[in-house]
Amino acid sequence: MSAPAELTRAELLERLQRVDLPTLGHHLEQGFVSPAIRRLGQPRRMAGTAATLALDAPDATAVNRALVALRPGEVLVVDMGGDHRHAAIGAVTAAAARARGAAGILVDGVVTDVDALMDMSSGMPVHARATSCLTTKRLDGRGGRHQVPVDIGGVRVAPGDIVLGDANGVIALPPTSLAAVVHQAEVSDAAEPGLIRRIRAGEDLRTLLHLG
Ligand SMILES: O=C([O-])CC(=O)C(=O)O
Ligand SMILES: [Mg+2]
Repeated sequence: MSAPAELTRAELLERLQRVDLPTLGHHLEQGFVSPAIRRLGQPRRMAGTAATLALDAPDATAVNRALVALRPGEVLVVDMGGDHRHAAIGAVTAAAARARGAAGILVDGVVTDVDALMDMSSGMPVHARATSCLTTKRLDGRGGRHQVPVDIGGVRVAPGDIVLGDANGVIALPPTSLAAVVHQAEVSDAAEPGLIRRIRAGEDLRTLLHLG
């Protein structure tokens, strides 16, 4: 097993793809995005590198610029600046993110076209607060700041942070914080099925649950 310092980002992401996200919750206290932000898109794991957008206005042009700048493996992270009424992400923007090879989309706000977002053949892993029919509009493109630190569900997310999401929630942290615990998480994941088997088999709970 590689020591954290030897891990490349690609190796770390590959290992994090296989670790249960709640297992990371056994080993970390930081980076957990508010549970108000739920998985609303494709039911598969999101794991990638944050490309951030802080929207100061409901400006679809600024979103489109961020979309065309996306690189493969990135998660588009959109801070709506407290606007929980206008959806900046929907079927068209998710298709554009997919065309850029994005790993997912994380929005502190609402999204639209939710059926299309969930579609396994065309959608994306998308995490957001809720859905709305009201969308952003093509304004002058000056309504957004690209690749700046943003606040997402109480977590500060910087460009280049790793963003992970599944049905349980979203975690966003610098690679070093995740590299420090990935091995422990793998060990926990490997041990858990055996523990559950022993609980089901009726072994003494006080022993299995470390109560002496
Ligand atoms: O236009 C928007 O703001 C969102 C949308 O409907 C789409 O991406 O399809
Ligand atoms: Mg749409």
